[in-house]
Amino acid sequence: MASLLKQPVKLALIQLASGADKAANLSHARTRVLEAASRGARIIVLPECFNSPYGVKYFSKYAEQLLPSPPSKEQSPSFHALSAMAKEAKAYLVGGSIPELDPDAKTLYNTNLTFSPTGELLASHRKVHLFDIDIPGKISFHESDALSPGNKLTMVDFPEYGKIAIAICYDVRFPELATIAARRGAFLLLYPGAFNLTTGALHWELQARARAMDNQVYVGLCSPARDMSADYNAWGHSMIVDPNAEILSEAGTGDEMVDAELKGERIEEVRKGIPIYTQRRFDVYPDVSKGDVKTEENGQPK
Ligand SMILES: O=C(O)CCC(=O)C(=O)O
Repeated sequence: MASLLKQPVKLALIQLASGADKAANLSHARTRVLEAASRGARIIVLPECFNSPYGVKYFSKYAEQLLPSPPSKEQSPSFHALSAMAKEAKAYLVGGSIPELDPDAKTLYNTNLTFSPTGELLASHRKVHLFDIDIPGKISFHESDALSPGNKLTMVDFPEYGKIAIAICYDVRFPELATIAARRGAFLLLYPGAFNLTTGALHWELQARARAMDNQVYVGLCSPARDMSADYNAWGHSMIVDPNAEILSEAGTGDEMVDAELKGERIEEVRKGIPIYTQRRFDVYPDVSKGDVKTEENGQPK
């Protein structure tokens, strides 16, 4: 069987410290992306809402128009900055997320843009599951007060490596997305995310390792750096987990970067040792990856 990951690749997650100044955030992101590339990373990831503070009241203020694609520089400075960064770094860039304004639908989304090493847009993912929670005395957050959800699973084929899947933060709590993507051939699941001090302590590592263990693939969760003076305190601890659910690299809480070499043989070795891939009982329960799953691969319906 052909390997899901055709050749080893270095993945870097940039745990970016961002503030209120969008231009400064974009410039800082560029510095860190080029640094990751100079350390050999060929897939580079930024965090959720990497160019703005994270919070319901900030989405409309920082939102950019992404459609029609490509947008103009006035409509989306972040689109053009990310495209240029990918090209300069000669790396695949999974550009965290930015708030997107869709003027036709009169709504906002939390949207990832992923670029090729030549700066072409390969895919965009609108966060499918909005972060609406209430934990009394701890945290109350209602993304749906400002945002609409996306409606598809997003995969991208990097020809020299293989397929990855991209989803955003709260999406990680819905294992179906991960399982469908893995069964459709993804070697890596990437989640730009911004858990907080309550749910980060409880579930961040657990979610990363569970998605890796369930699917025997690599997983990367990329957080912003923690800023205790911000309204929302991100958990940090960006991490890369291997197909056996072992943490390969984990950040602390600051403006940091983690990286790791991913290898196809590791996926095969883990799947050979614990062969759940061939032991599933689709005569007992359905295969969620089959049937009517709204999926896009490199921007095209699949
Ligand atoms: O799932 C969580 O606990 C946090 C999710 C989150 O912060 C987000 O979706 O932005």
